[in-house]
Amino acid sequence: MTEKLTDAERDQALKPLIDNRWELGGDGDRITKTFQFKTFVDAFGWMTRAAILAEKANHHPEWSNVYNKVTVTLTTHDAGGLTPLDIDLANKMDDLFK
Ligand SMILES: C[C@H](O)[C@H](O)[C@H]1CNC2=NC(N)=NC(=O)C2=N1
Repeated sequence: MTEKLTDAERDQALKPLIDNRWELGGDGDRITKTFQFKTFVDAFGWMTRAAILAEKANHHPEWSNVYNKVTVTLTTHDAGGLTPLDIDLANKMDDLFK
């Protein structure tokens, strides 16, 4: 199982993500970001591509979609907090969004 990041590791890994509008939530055990697109089709297309990446990594987002917005929360349920899997998926989602 992937290990939960220590607070220091987490804060280090999160710096660039926080600059990219990810927010630390819960008790520091999850990160959340809302992605805004032009249209619903753009939003859903991005979700489809992100879902394929998530499935490949066997690491899955909590997310919801309203029209052109997708709100994503990442945490590792098995570890009870943030692990490198969340950091990787957040970065991949940001790359897909570019
Ligand atoms: C059995 C299965 O591999 C695990 O339960 C995986 C699947 N996807 C997962 N996704 C997330 N975000 N956290 C997990 O702990 C997790 N566990």
